[in-house]
Amino acid sequence: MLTCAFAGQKKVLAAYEEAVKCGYSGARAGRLHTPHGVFDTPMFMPVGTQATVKAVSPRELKEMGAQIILSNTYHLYLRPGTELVAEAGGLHRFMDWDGGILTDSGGFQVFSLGPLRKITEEGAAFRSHIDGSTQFLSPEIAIKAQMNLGADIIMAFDECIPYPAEYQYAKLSTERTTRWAERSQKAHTRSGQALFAIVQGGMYQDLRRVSANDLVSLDFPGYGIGGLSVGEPKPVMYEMLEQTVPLLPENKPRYLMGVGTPDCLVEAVRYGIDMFDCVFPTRVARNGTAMTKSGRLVVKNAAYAKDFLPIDENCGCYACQNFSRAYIRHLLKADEIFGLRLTTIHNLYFLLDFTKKMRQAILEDRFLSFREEFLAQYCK
Ligand SMILES: CNc1nc2c(CC[C@H]3O[C@@H](OC)[C@H](OC)[C@@H]3O)c3nc(N)[nH]c(=O)c3cc2[nH]1
Ligand SMILES: [Zn+2]
Repeated sequence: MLTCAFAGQKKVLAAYEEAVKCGYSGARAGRLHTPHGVFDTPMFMPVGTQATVKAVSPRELKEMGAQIILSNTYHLYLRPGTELVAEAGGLHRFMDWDGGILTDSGGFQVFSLGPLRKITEEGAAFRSHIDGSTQFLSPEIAIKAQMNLGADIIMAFDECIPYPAEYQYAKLSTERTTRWAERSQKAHTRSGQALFAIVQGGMYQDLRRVSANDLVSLDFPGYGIGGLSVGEPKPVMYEMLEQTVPLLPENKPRYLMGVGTPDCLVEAVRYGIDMFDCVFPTRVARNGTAMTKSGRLVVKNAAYAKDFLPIDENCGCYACQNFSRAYIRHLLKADEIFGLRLTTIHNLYFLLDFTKKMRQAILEDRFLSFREEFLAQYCK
């Protein structure tokens, strides 16, 4: 069934269709409607922080099946400026990407700047990592910047609570993030764009439940789950998902921010997560590590000097279809840019294909056995 809530004149575009449940898990396969297309979930979203997914072109992203890619408001606000991107016709035009775009609000970067930042009810003052200038982001400024960028899905301005954090700090910060979410909603006046709230609560079950319930009552078209994948043990992350996801509306998308490796994806899908982003595949690719269904393969290692097989014989990506481990290792050792392009293409393809396989398993009602088989062979 198609659910597309209309909030006043603002058409909610992250509508949810075909949420299919399977087994005891909360795994579901859905369809996300946006102005740039209808996209299948579960989905992995390649990260293009500064309006480019490092080392790959929009054409290559399309070929490997990317649907929605990420960009980051914090970075684009500082450079080149979001007004410039608006003048260029918006982010889709600027980076020549006609698929979906989601922009993060910059909350994470501002707060990961450590002592250089000052947080008040109004927002966050921080020093630019580019030129050291004093900058300030508030919900209103972050939403205005994202409206300039013109992404299909934008995120409320939030504080990503560091790990570990005292209960009292997590409580006050989570309550402020909810007030900031309301301010983000009021500042969001661009139709044709879905604003997602971000659930916080640190690693405290009760705060996670309060955050989710408060944000659901503000009625957003979709929900990010923030404050995770910040160094906590994986079982703690799963416990927070268990507390949070069931409180979120079934017919709206859930986006687990900053996650992750395939073992985390398959567990999070089981809890009912639909969308993921992570710099891991592109970041590890740049130092010569490839992702495979049995774990990481460090192509740069001497062991592969004369290995004329592809990274993964069953992989359909451009790198595995045309080049050997020996060749890619040679390029990486010689600091040839094409080497890290090939590992990046492979890693992105691997995660995009992995989420496609999970979707198929859910639709065929065999997700739980898919998960068992995968985890049995994957070494973290
Ligand atoms: C890795 N773990 C993790 N990432 C996280 C991000 C995205 C980082 C953002 O920074 C860039 O990647 C480094 C990406 O920017 C495109 C991403 O969206 C988060 N963003 C917000 N607004 N709130 C959170 O609570 C939050 C938590 C995270 N945990
Ligand atoms: Zn491959």
